[in-house]
Amino acid sequence: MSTLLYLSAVCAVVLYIAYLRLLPRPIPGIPYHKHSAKRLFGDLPDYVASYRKHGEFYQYRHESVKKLGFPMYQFFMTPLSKPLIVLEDPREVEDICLRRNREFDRAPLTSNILGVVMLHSSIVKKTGPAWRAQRKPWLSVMAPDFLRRVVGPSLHEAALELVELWCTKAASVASSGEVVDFINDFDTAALDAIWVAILGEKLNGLRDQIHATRPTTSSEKKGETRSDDGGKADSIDMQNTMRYMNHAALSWRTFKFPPLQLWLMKRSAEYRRFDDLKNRQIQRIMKNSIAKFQDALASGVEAPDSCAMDLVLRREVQDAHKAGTPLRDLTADADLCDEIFLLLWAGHDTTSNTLSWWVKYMSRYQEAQTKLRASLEAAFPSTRQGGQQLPTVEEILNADMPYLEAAMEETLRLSTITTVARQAVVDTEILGCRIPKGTQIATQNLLYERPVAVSEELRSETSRADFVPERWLVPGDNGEMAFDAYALPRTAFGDGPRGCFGRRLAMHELKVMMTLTTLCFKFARLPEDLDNMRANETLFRKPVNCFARLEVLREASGPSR
Ligand code: HEM
Repeated sequence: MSTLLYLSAVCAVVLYIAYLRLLPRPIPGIPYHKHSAKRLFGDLPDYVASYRKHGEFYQYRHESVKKLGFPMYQFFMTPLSKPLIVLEDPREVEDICLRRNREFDRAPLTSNILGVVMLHSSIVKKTGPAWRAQRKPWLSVMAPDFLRRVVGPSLHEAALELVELWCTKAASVASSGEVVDFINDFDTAALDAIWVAILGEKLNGLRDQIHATRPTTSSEKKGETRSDDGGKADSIDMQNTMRYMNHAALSWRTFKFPPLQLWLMKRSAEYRRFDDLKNRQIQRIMKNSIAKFQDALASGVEAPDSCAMDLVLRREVQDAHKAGTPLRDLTADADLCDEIFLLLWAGHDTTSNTLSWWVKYMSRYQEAQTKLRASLEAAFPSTRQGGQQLPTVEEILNADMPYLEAAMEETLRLSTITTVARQAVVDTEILGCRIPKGTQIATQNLLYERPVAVSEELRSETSRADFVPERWLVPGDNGEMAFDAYALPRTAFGDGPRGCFGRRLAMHELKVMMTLTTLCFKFARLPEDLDNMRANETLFRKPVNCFARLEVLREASGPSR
Protein backbone atom coordinates (compact mmCIF):
# COMPACT_ATOMS: atom_id res chain seq x y z
CA MET A 1 0.00 0.00 0.00
CA SER A 2 2.74 2.39 1.00
CA THR A 3 4.57 1.57 -2.28
CA LEU A 4 1.43 2.46 -4.25
CA LEU A 5 1.10 5.70 -2.37
CA TYR A 6 4.74 6.44 -2.93
CA LEU A 7 4.45 5.74 -6.68
CA SER A 8 1.32 7.92 -6.96
CA ALA A 9 3.09 10.76 -5.21
CA VAL A 10 6.08 10.44 -7.54
CA CYS A 11 3.76 10.38 -10.59
CA ALA A 12 1.92 13.46 -9.33
CA VAL A 13 5.21 15.31 -8.80
CA VAL A 14 6.50 14.26 -12.25
CA LEU A 15 3.23 15.33 -13.90
CA TYR A 16 3.27 18.61 -12.03
CA ILE A 17 6.86 19.29 -13.08
CA ALA A 18 5.96 18.42 -16.68
CA TYR A 19 2.96 20.74 -16.47
CA LEU A 20 5.14 23.55 -15.12
CA ARG A 21 7.63 23.00 -17.91
CA LEU A 22 4.86 23.26 -20.51
CA LEU A 23 3.61 26.58 -19.13
CA PRO A 24 4.70 29.73 -20.97
CA ARG A 25 8.15 31.01 -20.10
CA PRO A 26 8.03 34.78 -20.13
CA ILE A 27 11.02 36.79 -21.28
CA PRO A 28 12.07 38.88 -18.28
CA GLY A 29 11.27 42.57 -18.43
CA ILE A 30 8.55 42.52 -21.10
CA PRO A 31 4.93 42.97 -19.92
CA TYR A 32 2.44 40.10 -20.30
CA HIS A 33 -0.97 39.04 -19.00
CA LYS A 34 -0.26 37.27 -15.72
CA HIS A 35 -3.23 34.92 -16.07
CA SER A 36 -2.06 33.88 -19.56
CA ALA A 37 1.28 32.78 -18.14
CA LYS A 38 -0.58 30.29 -15.90
CA ARG A 39 -2.31 28.51 -18.79
CA LEU A 40 -0.91 25.91 -21.17
CA PHE A 41 -2.38 27.78 -24.13
CA GLY A 42 -1.43 31.21 -22.81
CA ASP A 43 -3.24 34.05 -24.53
CA LEU A 44 -4.87 31.83 -27.12
CA PRO A 45 -8.32 31.37 -25.48
CA ASP A 46 -8.80 35.14 -25.02
CA TYR A 47 -7.36 35.87 -28.46
CA VAL A 48 -9.71 33.42 -30.16
CA ALA A 49 -12.72 34.74 -28.20
CA SER A 50 -11.87 38.29 -29.24
CA TYR A 51 -11.39 37.21 -32.88
CA ARG A 52 -14.77 35.44 -32.85
CA LYS A 53 -16.40 38.60 -31.56
CA HIS A 54 -14.67 41.16 -33.82
CA GLY A 55 -13.49 39.18 -36.82
CA GLU A 56 -9.97 40.56 -36.50
CA PHE A 57 -6.97 40.48 -34.16
CA TYR A 58 -6.60 44.22 -33.76
CA GLN A 59 -8.85 44.55 -30.71
CA TYR A 60 -7.08 41.93 -28.59
CA ARG A 61 -3.66 43.26 -29.42
CA HIS A 62 -4.57 46.87 -28.88
CA GLU A 63 -6.55 46.23 -25.69
CA SER A 64 -3.58 44.29 -24.31
CA VAL A 65 -1.23 47.17 -24.98
CA LYS A 66 -3.61 49.54 -23.25
CA LYS A 67 -4.18 47.24 -20.28
CA LEU A 68 -0.46 46.56 -19.81
CA GLY A 69 0.38 50.22 -20.32
CA PHE A 70 3.33 49.63 -22.65
CA PRO A 71 3.41 49.53 -26.48
CA MET A 72 5.00 46.07 -26.44
CA TYR A 73 4.00 42.85 -24.70
CA GLN A 74 4.59 39.11 -24.98
CA PHE A 75 1.96 36.80 -26.29
CA PHE A 76 1.88 33.09 -25.35
CA MET A 77 0.53 30.62 -27.86
CA THR A 78 1.10 26.91 -27.49
CA PRO A 79 3.04 24.76 -24.98
CA LEU A 80 6.78 24.83 -25.59
CA SER A 81 6.59 27.66 -28.13
CA LYS A 82 8.60 30.79 -27.36
CA PRO A 83 6.66 33.98 -26.56
CA LEU A 84 5.77 36.15 -29.54
CA ILE A 85 6.41 39.84 -29.06
CA VAL A 86 3.66 42.20 -30.19
CA LEU A 87 4.93 45.69 -30.91
CA GLU A 88 2.56 48.62 -31.34
CA ASP A 89 4.79 51.61 -31.71
CA PRO A 90 4.89 52.90 -35.30
CA ARG A 91 8.23 54.66 -34.93
CA GLU A 92 9.89 51.62 -33.44
CA VAL A 93 8.38 49.41 -36.19
CA GLU A 94 9.69 51.74 -38.88
CA ASP A 95 13.10 51.81 -37.21
CA ILE A 96 13.34 48.00 -36.97
CA CYS A 97 12.28 47.46 -40.61
CA LEU A 98 14.27 50.29 -42.10
CA ARG A 99 17.44 50.61 -40.09
CA ARG A 100 18.00 47.54 -37.91
CA ASN A 101 18.45 44.92 -40.61
CA ARG A 102 21.50 43.36 -38.98
CA GLU A 103 19.38 42.53 -35.94
CA PHE A 104 16.08 41.51 -37.52
CA ASP A 105 15.09 39.44 -40.54
CA ARG A 106 12.06 37.76 -42.16
CA ALA A 107 10.19 35.83 -39.44
CA PRO A 108 9.39 32.10 -39.62
CA LEU A 109 5.79 33.18 -38.90
CA THR A 110 5.56 34.57 -42.43
CA SER A 111 7.79 31.99 -44.08
CA ASN A 112 5.91 29.01 -42.64
CA ILE A 113 2.51 30.27 -43.75
CA LEU A 114 3.55 31.31 -47.25
CA GLY A 115 5.89 28.34 -47.61
CA VAL A 116 2.79 26.14 -47.80
CA VAL A 117 1.95 27.49 -51.25
CA MET A 118 5.21 29.04 -52.55
CA LEU A 119 8.06 27.27 -50.80
CA HIS A 120 10.70 28.34 -53.34
CA SER A 121 9.72 32.01 -53.62
CA SER A 122 11.93 34.80 -52.25
CA ILE A 123 9.37 35.98 -49.66
CA VAL A 124 9.97 32.90 -47.48
CA LYS A 125 13.77 33.17 -47.59
CA LYS A 126 16.04 34.82 -45.07
CA THR A 127 17.90 37.86 -46.35
CA GLY A 128 21.14 36.61 -47.89
CA PRO A 129 22.85 35.65 -51.16
CA ALA A 130 20.10 33.20 -52.29
CA TRP A 131 17.35 35.76 -51.64
CA ARG A 132 19.33 38.50 -53.39
CA ALA A 133 20.03 36.32 -56.43
CA GLN A 134 16.38 35.42 -56.76
CA ARG A 135 15.22 39.02 -56.44
CA LYS A 136 17.84 40.49 -58.81
CA PRO A 137 16.31 39.64 -62.21
CA TRP A 138 13.02 41.21 -61.15
CA LEU A 139 14.42 44.54 -59.97
CA SER A 140 13.98 46.25 -63.35
CA VAL A 141 10.29 45.35 -63.32
CA MET A 142 9.72 47.97 -60.62
CA ALA A 143 11.75 50.63 -62.46
CA PRO A 144 9.59 53.73 -63.08
CA ASP A 145 9.98 53.57 -66.85
CA PHE A 146 8.96 49.90 -67.09
CA LEU A 147 5.98 50.45 -64.82
CA ARG A 148 4.74 53.41 -66.86
CA ARG A 149 5.34 51.90 -70.27
CA VAL A 150 4.40 48.27 -69.76
CA VAL A 151 2.35 47.96 -66.58
CA GLY A 152 0.49 51.30 -66.58
CA PRO A 153 -1.72 50.54 -69.61
CA SER A 154 -2.96 47.27 -68.08
CA LEU A 155 -3.88 49.09 -64.86
CA HIS A 156 -5.74 51.74 -66.87
CA GLU A 157 -7.60 49.15 -68.90
CA ALA A 158 -8.68 47.25 -65.78
CA ALA A 159 -9.86 50.53 -64.19
CA LEU A 160 -11.93 51.42 -67.28
CA GLU A 161 -13.49 47.96 -67.31
CA LEU A 162 -14.32 48.33 -63.64
CA VAL A 163 -16.02 51.65 -64.41
CA GLU A 164 -17.98 49.93 -67.16
CA LEU A 165 -19.02 47.15 -64.75
CA TRP A 166 -20.16 49.65 -62.15
CA CYS A 167 -22.10 51.68 -64.74
CA THR A 168 -23.92 48.45 -65.64
CA LYS A 169 -24.54 47.64 -61.98
CA ALA A 170 -25.70 51.21 -61.23
CA ALA A 171 -28.12 51.08 -64.21
CA SER A 172 -29.54 47.76 -63.00
CA VAL A 173 -30.51 49.26 -59.61
CA ALA A 174 -31.35 52.77 -60.86
CA SER A 175 -35.14 52.38 -60.59
CA SER A 176 -35.14 50.63 -57.20
CA GLY A 177 -32.51 52.90 -55.58
CA GLU A 178 -30.82 49.82 -54.09
CA VAL A 179 -27.17 49.80 -53.18
CA VAL A 180 -24.58 47.98 -55.26
CA ASP A 181 -22.58 45.13 -53.74
CA PHE A 182 -18.98 45.42 -54.95
CA ILE A 183 -17.39 42.88 -52.59
CA ASN A 184 -15.67 40.91 -55.37
CA ASP A 185 -15.20 43.66 -57.95
CA PHE A 186 -11.77 44.93 -56.92
CA ASP A 187 -10.70 41.33 -56.50
CA THR A 188 -11.53 40.67 -60.14
CA ALA A 189 -10.09 43.99 -61.31
CA ALA A 190 -6.83 43.52 -59.38
CA LEU A 191 -6.35 39.96 -60.62
CA ASP A 192 -7.05 41.06 -64.21
CA ALA A 193 -4.54 43.91 -63.85
CA ILE A 194 -1.74 41.93 -62.21
CA TRP A 195 -2.23 38.97 -64.58
CA VAL A 196 -1.55 41.19 -67.61
CA ALA A 197 1.21 43.11 -65.83
CA ILE A 198 3.13 39.97 -64.80
CA LEU A 199 2.16 37.43 -67.49
CA GLY A 200 1.11 39.64 -70.41
CA GLU A 201 -2.10 37.73 -71.03
CA LYS A 202 -5.65 38.98 -70.52
CA LEU A 203 -7.71 37.07 -67.99
CA ASN A 204 -10.97 38.86 -68.83
CA GLY A 205 -12.53 38.53 -65.39
CA LEU A 206 -14.14 41.98 -65.52
CA ARG A 207 -15.30 41.46 -69.11
CA ASP A 208 -16.97 38.19 -68.06
CA GLN A 209 -18.64 39.95 -65.14
CA ILE A 210 -19.86 42.79 -67.35
CA HIS A 211 -21.45 40.23 -69.66
CA ALA A 212 -22.97 38.40 -66.72
CA THR A 213 -24.44 41.63 -65.29
CA ARG A 214 -25.66 43.23 -68.51
CA PRO A 215 -28.52 41.95 -70.66
CA THR A 216 -26.50 40.99 -73.74
CA THR A 217 -27.12 40.10 -77.31
CA SER A 218 -26.50 36.42 -77.91
CA SER A 219 -23.22 37.01 -79.79
CA GLU A 220 -21.83 38.91 -76.80
CA LYS A 221 -22.38 36.08 -74.35
CA LYS A 222 -19.38 34.85 -72.39
CA GLY A 223 -17.23 32.45 -74.27
CA GLU A 224 -18.80 32.97 -77.67
CA THR A 225 -16.42 35.73 -78.64
CA ARG A 226 -13.41 33.56 -77.78
CA SER A 227 -11.90 31.35 -80.38
CA ASP A 228 -9.40 28.63 -79.54
CA ASP A 229 -8.09 29.53 -76.10
CA GLY A 230 -5.07 27.18 -76.22
CA GLY A 231 -5.52 25.87 -72.67
CA LYS A 232 -6.16 29.28 -71.16
CA ALA A 233 -7.82 29.17 -67.74
CA ASP A 234 -11.11 30.83 -67.02
CA SER A 235 -10.90 33.92 -64.79
CA ILE A 236 -13.22 32.27 -62.26
CA ASP A 237 -10.89 29.26 -62.06
CA MET A 238 -7.94 31.52 -61.36
CA GLN A 239 -9.84 33.53 -58.75
CA ASN A 240 -10.82 30.28 -57.04
CA THR A 241 -7.22 29.11 -57.22
CA MET A 242 -6.02 32.28 -55.49
CA ARG A 243 -8.71 31.89 -52.81
CA TYR A 244 -7.82 28.26 -52.26
CA MET A 245 -4.11 29.10 -51.97
CA ASN A 246 -4.88 31.68 -49.26
CA HIS A 247 -6.98 29.12 -47.44
CA ALA A 248 -4.27 26.46 -47.75
CA ALA A 249 -1.58 28.85 -46.48
CA LEU A 250 -3.69 29.85 -43.49
CA SER A 251 -4.38 26.27 -42.48
CA TRP A 252 -0.75 26.05 -41.37
CA ARG A 253 -1.73 28.10 -38.31
CA THR A 254 -4.11 25.38 -37.15
CA PHE A 255 -1.73 22.46 -37.71
CA LYS A 256 -0.82 20.53 -34.56
CA PHE A 257 1.84 18.43 -36.37
CA PRO A 258 2.92 20.77 -39.19
CA PRO A 259 5.23 18.53 -41.27
CA LEU A 260 2.79 15.60 -41.29
CA GLN A 261 -0.32 17.68 -41.93
CA LEU A 262 1.40 19.67 -44.64
CA TRP A 263 2.54 16.47 -46.31
CA LEU A 264 -1.03 15.14 -46.20
CA MET A 265 -2.56 18.37 -47.46
CA LYS A 266 -0.22 18.52 -50.43
CA ARG A 267 -1.43 15.09 -51.42
CA SER A 268 -5.13 15.94 -51.15
CA ALA A 269 -7.11 15.97 -54.39
CA GLU A 270 -8.17 19.59 -53.79
CA TYR A 271 -4.65 20.90 -53.28
CA ARG A 272 -3.36 19.02 -56.29
CA ARG A 273 -6.17 20.28 -58.50
CA PHE A 274 -5.52 23.96 -57.73
CA ASP A 275 -1.75 23.63 -57.65
CA ASP A 276 -1.80 21.88 -60.98
CA LEU A 277 -4.09 24.50 -62.51
CA LYS A 278 -1.81 27.34 -61.40
CA ASN A 279 1.37 25.54 -62.54
CA ARG A 280 -0.10 24.67 -65.93
CA GLN A 281 -1.10 28.28 -66.55
CA ILE A 282 2.24 29.73 -65.51
CA GLN A 283 4.22 27.16 -67.49
CA ARG A 284 2.05 27.53 -70.61
CA ILE A 285 2.51 31.31 -70.65
CA MET A 286 6.24 30.97 -69.94
CA LYS A 287 6.62 28.61 -72.90
CA ASN A 288 4.84 31.07 -75.22
CA SER A 289 7.06 33.91 -74.07
CA ILE A 290 10.27 31.86 -74.48
CA ALA A 291 9.19 30.82 -77.98
CA LYS A 292 8.51 34.48 -78.84
CA PHE A 293 12.06 35.51 -77.90
CA GLN A 294 13.67 32.50 -79.52
CA ASP A 295 11.80 33.23 -82.78
CA ALA A 296 12.82 36.86 -82.58
CA LEU A 297 16.48 35.92 -82.18
CA ALA A 298 16.26 33.45 -85.04
CA SER A 299 14.69 35.99 -87.38
CA GLY A 300 16.85 38.89 -86.21
CA VAL A 301 13.92 41.09 -85.21
CA GLU A 302 13.34 42.56 -81.81
CA ALA A 303 10.43 41.31 -79.72
CA PRO A 304 9.32 43.87 -77.14
CA ASP A 305 8.61 42.97 -73.52
CA SER A 306 4.88 43.00 -72.94
CA CYS A 307 4.97 42.14 -69.24
CA ALA A 308 7.25 41.64 -66.22
CA MET A 309 7.85 37.96 -66.93
CA ASP A 310 8.97 38.77 -70.49
CA LEU A 311 11.71 40.98 -69.17
CA VAL A 312 13.16 38.15 -67.07
CA LEU A 313 12.73 35.38 -69.66
CA ARG A 314 14.09 37.50 -72.54
CA ARG A 315 17.38 37.96 -70.66
CA GLU A 316 17.63 34.21 -70.03
CA VAL A 317 17.03 33.46 -73.73
CA GLN A 318 19.50 36.13 -74.86
CA ASP A 319 22.18 35.05 -72.36
CA ALA A 320 21.95 31.42 -73.51
CA HIS A 321 22.11 32.55 -77.14
CA LYS A 322 25.17 34.71 -76.51
CA ALA A 323 26.91 31.93 -74.62
CA GLY A 324 26.03 29.45 -77.39
CA THR A 325 24.53 27.04 -74.86
CA PRO A 326 21.11 25.38 -75.03
CA LEU A 327 18.49 27.14 -72.97
CA ARG A 328 17.82 25.32 -69.69
CA ASP A 329 14.22 24.30 -69.04
CA LEU A 330 12.99 27.45 -67.32
CA THR A 331 9.55 25.98 -66.66
CA ALA A 332 11.22 23.38 -64.40
CA ASP A 333 12.94 26.07 -62.32
CA ALA A 334 10.97 25.97 -59.05
CA ASP A 335 12.46 29.28 -57.83
CA LEU A 336 11.41 31.07 -61.00
CA CYS A 337 7.90 29.57 -61.14
CA ASP A 338 7.23 30.28 -57.45
CA GLU A 339 8.53 33.84 -57.85
CA ILE A 340 6.06 34.45 -60.67
CA PHE A 341 3.29 33.06 -58.51
CA LEU A 342 4.45 35.23 -55.58
CA LEU A 343 4.09 38.38 -57.69
CA LEU A 344 0.62 37.38 -58.90
CA TRP A 345 -0.45 36.51 -55.38
CA ALA A 346 1.14 39.49 -53.60
CA GLY A 347 -0.09 41.95 -56.20
CA HIS A 348 -3.70 40.88 -56.07
CA ASP A 349 -5.48 40.63 -52.68
CA THR A 350 -3.36 43.43 -51.26
CA THR A 351 -4.45 46.13 -53.69
CA SER A 352 -8.02 44.82 -53.98
CA ASN A 353 -8.59 44.92 -50.21
CA THR A 354 -7.05 48.38 -49.94
CA LEU A 355 -9.30 49.69 -52.70
CA SER A 356 -12.40 48.10 -51.17
CA TRP A 357 -11.69 49.91 -47.90
CA TRP A 358 -11.16 53.13 -49.84
CA VAL A 359 -14.67 53.08 -51.36
CA LYS A 360 -16.06 52.58 -47.88
CA TYR A 361 -14.15 55.65 -46.64
CA MET A 362 -15.42 57.62 -49.62
CA SER A 363 -19.03 56.78 -48.78
CA ARG A 364 -18.62 57.73 -45.14
CA TYR A 365 -16.39 60.80 -45.54
CA GLN A 366 -18.37 62.79 -48.08
CA GLU A 367 -16.39 65.99 -47.64
CA ALA A 368 -13.09 64.25 -48.39
CA GLN A 369 -14.68 62.65 -51.45
CA THR A 370 -15.91 66.01 -52.78
CA LYS A 371 -12.48 67.57 -52.25
CA LEU A 372 -10.78 64.63 -53.94
CA ARG A 373 -13.02 64.88 -57.01
CA ALA A 374 -12.57 68.64 -57.22
CA SER A 375 -8.79 68.24 -57.08
CA LEU A 376 -8.88 65.62 -59.84
CA GLU A 377 -11.10 67.75 -62.07
CA ALA A 378 -8.70 70.63 -61.55
CA ALA A 379 -5.77 68.39 -62.55
CA PHE A 380 -7.30 67.15 -65.82
CA PRO A 381 -8.59 69.88 -68.16
CA SER A 382 -10.71 67.39 -70.14
CA THR A 383 -12.87 66.79 -67.04
CA ARG A 384 -13.38 70.41 -66.03
CA GLN A 385 -16.94 71.80 -66.07
CA GLY A 386 -18.47 68.38 -66.51
CA GLY A 387 -16.10 67.40 -69.37
CA GLN A 388 -16.58 63.70 -70.11
CA GLN A 389 -13.17 62.78 -71.51
CA LEU A 390 -11.25 60.66 -68.97
CA PRO A 391 -7.49 61.12 -68.54
CA THR A 392 -5.03 58.73 -70.17
CA VAL A 393 -2.69 56.59 -68.11
CA GLU A 394 0.25 58.92 -68.88
CA GLU A 395 -1.76 61.92 -67.76
CA ILE A 396 -2.69 60.21 -64.51
CA LEU A 397 0.78 58.94 -63.70
CA ASN A 398 2.42 62.27 -64.61
CA ALA A 399 -0.01 64.48 -62.71
CA ASP A 400 1.01 66.06 -59.42
CA MET A 401 -2.05 65.54 -57.21
CA PRO A 402 -1.25 66.12 -53.52
CA TYR A 403 -4.81 65.53 -52.33
CA LEU A 404 -4.98 62.17 -54.11
CA GLU A 405 -1.62 61.15 -52.67
CA ALA A 406 -2.85 62.16 -49.23
CA ALA A 407 -6.05 60.13 -49.73
CA MET A 408 -3.97 57.11 -50.83
CA GLU A 409 -1.76 57.36 -47.75
CA GLU A 410 -4.76 57.81 -45.48
CA THR A 411 -6.40 54.72 -47.02
CA LEU A 412 -3.26 52.64 -46.50
CA ARG A 413 -2.94 53.86 -42.91
CA LEU A 414 -6.52 53.10 -41.97
CA SER A 415 -6.92 49.84 -43.85
CA THR A 416 -3.52 48.30 -42.98
CA ILE A 417 -4.44 45.08 -44.68
CA THR A 418 -1.59 42.91 -43.45
CA THR A 419 0.87 42.53 -40.57
CA VAL A 420 4.64 42.73 -40.74
CA ALA A 421 6.73 40.24 -38.75
CA ARG A 422 10.45 39.99 -37.99
CA GLN A 423 12.77 37.65 -36.10
CA ALA A 424 15.70 38.78 -33.95
CA VAL A 425 18.84 37.22 -35.43
CA VAL A 426 21.04 38.35 -32.51
CA ASP A 427 20.41 39.13 -28.85
CA THR A 428 19.15 42.69 -28.94
CA GLU A 429 16.80 45.27 -27.38
CA ILE A 430 13.52 46.93 -28.23
CA LEU A 431 12.29 49.93 -26.22
CA GLY A 432 14.86 49.15 -23.55
CA CYS A 433 13.78 45.49 -23.13
CA ARG A 434 16.09 42.56 -23.79
CA ILE A 435 15.05 40.48 -26.82
CA PRO A 436 16.80 37.09 -27.06
CA LYS A 437 18.03 35.85 -30.44
CA GLY A 438 15.31 33.86 -32.24
CA THR A 439 12.37 35.81 -30.77
CA GLN A 440 9.67 36.67 -33.30
CA ILE A 441 8.05 40.08 -33.38
CA ALA A 442 4.61 40.74 -34.86
CA THR A 443 3.95 44.40 -35.45
CA GLN A 444 0.59 45.92 -34.81
CA ASN A 445 0.39 48.71 -37.36
CA LEU A 446 -3.30 49.39 -37.39
CA LEU A 447 -3.74 52.28 -35.02
CA TYR A 448 -7.06 54.01 -34.59
CA GLU A 449 -5.87 55.85 -31.52
CA ARG A 450 -2.69 57.53 -30.52
CA PRO A 451 0.01 55.00 -29.67
CA VAL A 452 0.18 54.12 -25.98
CA ALA A 453 2.62 55.58 -23.48
CA VAL A 454 4.50 58.22 -25.31
CA SER A 455 5.18 61.47 -23.64
CA GLU A 456 3.63 63.30 -26.56
CA GLU A 457 0.10 63.54 -25.29
CA LEU A 458 0.39 67.23 -25.96
CA ARG A 459 0.25 66.69 -29.72
CA SER A 460 -2.91 68.14 -31.20
CA GLU A 461 -4.02 65.43 -33.62
CA THR A 462 -7.44 64.59 -34.95
CA SER A 463 -8.73 61.14 -34.00
CA ARG A 464 -6.73 58.52 -35.84
CA ALA A 465 -9.89 56.54 -36.53
CA ASP A 466 -11.09 59.16 -39.04
CA PHE A 467 -10.20 59.40 -42.71
CA VAL A 468 -8.53 62.82 -42.92
CA PRO A 469 -6.27 63.22 -45.97
CA GLU A 470 -5.34 66.70 -44.70
CA ARG A 471 -2.99 65.00 -42.19
CA TRP A 472 -0.65 64.41 -45.11
CA LEU A 473 -0.74 67.96 -46.52
CA VAL A 474 1.46 70.94 -45.68
CA PRO A 475 1.68 74.42 -47.22
CA GLY A 476 3.97 74.24 -50.26
CA ASP A 477 6.33 76.88 -51.68
CA ASN A 478 3.78 78.10 -54.23
CA GLY A 479 1.07 78.69 -51.63
CA GLU A 480 -0.75 75.48 -52.62
CA MET A 481 -0.92 72.47 -50.31
CA ALA A 482 1.81 69.87 -50.91
CA PHE A 483 1.93 66.17 -50.01
CA ASP A 484 4.11 65.42 -46.97
CA ALA A 485 5.22 61.78 -47.06
CA TYR A 486 6.70 62.09 -43.56
CA ALA A 487 3.61 63.42 -41.79
CA LEU A 488 3.11 60.09 -39.98
CA PRO A 489 5.08 56.83 -39.93
CA ARG A 490 4.12 54.73 -42.95
CA THR A 491 4.04 51.03 -42.15
CA ALA A 492 1.43 49.54 -44.51
CA PHE A 493 4.12 48.17 -46.85
CA GLY A 494 6.64 47.26 -44.17
CA ASP A 495 9.99 48.83 -44.95
CA GLY A 496 13.69 48.33 -45.55
CA PRO A 497 15.22 45.55 -47.67
CA ARG A 498 12.35 43.17 -46.83
CA GLY A 499 9.63 45.78 -47.27
CA CYS A 500 7.03 45.35 -49.99
CA PHE A 501 8.73 44.73 -53.33
CA GLY A 502 5.65 45.81 -55.29
CA ARG A 503 5.06 49.09 -53.47
CA ARG A 504 5.62 51.26 -56.54
CA LEU A 505 3.35 49.12 -58.69
CA ALA A 506 0.70 49.14 -55.96
CA MET A 507 0.83 52.95 -55.69
CA HIS A 508 0.40 53.23 -59.47
CA GLU A 509 -2.59 50.93 -59.28
CA LEU A 510 -4.18 52.88 -56.45
CA LYS A 511 -3.58 56.14 -58.32
CA VAL A 512 -5.16 54.94 -61.55
CA MET A 513 -8.11 53.14 -59.94
CA MET A 514 -8.91 55.93 -57.49
CA THR A 515 -8.64 58.65 -60.14
CA LEU A 516 -10.91 57.00 -62.67
CA THR A 517 -13.54 55.72 -60.24
CA THR A 518 -13.74 59.06 -58.40
CA LEU A 519 -14.17 60.93 -61.68
CA CYS A 520 -16.85 58.50 -62.86
CA PHE A 521 -18.93 57.98 -59.70
CA LYS A 522 -20.23 59.78 -56.69
CA PHE A 523 -20.32 57.42 -53.72
CA ALA A 524 -23.44 58.65 -51.94
CA ARG A 525 -23.92 58.22 -48.20
CA LEU A 526 -25.01 54.75 -47.14
CA PRO A 527 -27.78 53.97 -44.66
CA GLU A 528 -26.37 53.56 -41.15
CA ASP A 529 -26.69 49.76 -41.02
CA LEU A 530 -24.54 49.36 -44.14
CA ASP A 531 -21.99 51.99 -43.21
CA ASN A 532 -19.80 49.95 -40.88
CA MET A 533 -16.06 49.28 -40.85
CA ARG A 534 -16.22 45.67 -39.64
CA ALA A 535 -13.29 43.60 -40.86
CA ASN A 536 -12.56 39.96 -41.38
CA GLU A 537 -8.88 39.28 -40.83
CA THR A 538 -7.49 36.11 -42.36
CA LEU A 539 -4.32 36.42 -44.41
CA PHE A 540 -5.48 39.92 -45.22
CA ARG A 541 -7.76 42.37 -43.45
CA LYS A 542 -10.85 42.46 -45.61
CA PRO A 543 -14.04 44.48 -45.15
CA VAL A 544 -16.98 42.29 -44.10
CA ASN A 545 -19.33 44.03 -46.48
CA CYS A 546 -18.80 46.31 -49.45
CA PHE A 547 -21.84 48.30 -50.53
CA ALA A 548 -21.95 51.54 -52.46
CA ARG A 549 -24.66 53.87 -53.65
CA LEU A 550 -23.27 54.81 -57.02
CA GLU A 551 -24.24 57.92 -58.97
CA VAL A 552 -22.75 57.83 -62.44
CA LEU A 553 -20.94 61.09 -63.34
CA ARG A 554 -19.04 59.93 -66.41
CA GLU A 555 -18.97 56.74 -68.41
CA ALA A 556 -15.77 54.93 -69.38
CA SER A 557 -14.77 56.66 -72.61
CA GLY A 558 -11.08 57.34 -72.21
CA PRO A 559 -8.86 57.82 -75.27
CA SER A 560 -6.80 54.71 -74.54
CA ARG A 561 -9.72 52.27 -74.51
C1 HEM B 1 -1.70 48.08 -51.40
C2 HEM B 1 -0.98 47.08 -51.83
C3 HEM B 1 0.07 46.35 -51.06
C4 HEM B 1 0.32 46.30 -49.71
C5 HEM B 1 -0.42 47.05 -48.60
C6 HEM B 1 1.45 45.42 -49.51
C7 HEM B 1 2.01 45.12 -48.27
C8 HEM B 1 3.11 44.31 -48.10
C9 HEM B 1 3.71 44.04 -46.82
C10 HEM B 1 3.24 44.60 -45.48
C11 HEM B 1 4.76 43.22 -47.03
C12 HEM B 1 5.73 42.66 -45.97
C13 HEM B 1 6.81 43.69 -45.81
C14 HEM B 1 7.74 43.47 -44.65
O1 HEM B 1 7.82 42.38 -44.10
O2 HEM B 1 8.43 44.48 -44.29
C15 HEM B 1 4.85 42.96 -48.45
C16 HEM B 1 5.80 42.16 -49.05
C17 HEM B 1 5.85 41.91 -50.41
N1 HEM B 1 5.03 42.44 -51.37
FE1 HEM B 1 3.51 43.75 -51.07
N2 HEM B 1 1.85 44.93 -50.73
C18 HEM B 1 1.05 45.48 -51.70
C19 HEM B 1 1.15 45.27 -53.06
C20 HEM B 1 2.10 44.48 -53.69
C21 HEM B 1 2.23 44.31 -55.12
C22 HEM B 1 1.37 45.00 -56.18
C23 HEM B 1 3.27 43.43 -55.33
C24 HEM B 1 3.87 42.89 -56.61
C25 HEM B 1 3.36 42.82 -57.76
C26 HEM B 1 3.79 43.07 -54.03
C27 HEM B 1 4.85 42.20 -53.82
C28 HEM B 1 5.41 41.94 -52.59
C29 HEM B 1 6.55 41.05 -52.40
C30 HEM B 1 7.30 40.28 -53.50
C31 HEM B 1 6.83 41.04 -51.04
C32 HEM B 1 7.95 40.27 -50.33
C33 HEM B 1 9.14 41.15 -50.08
C34 HEM B 1 10.34 40.41 -49.48
O3 HEM B 1 10.17 39.33 -48.96
O4 HEM B 1 11.44 40.90 -49.58
N3 HEM B 1 3.06 43.72 -53.06
N4 HEM B 1 3.82 43.64 -49.08
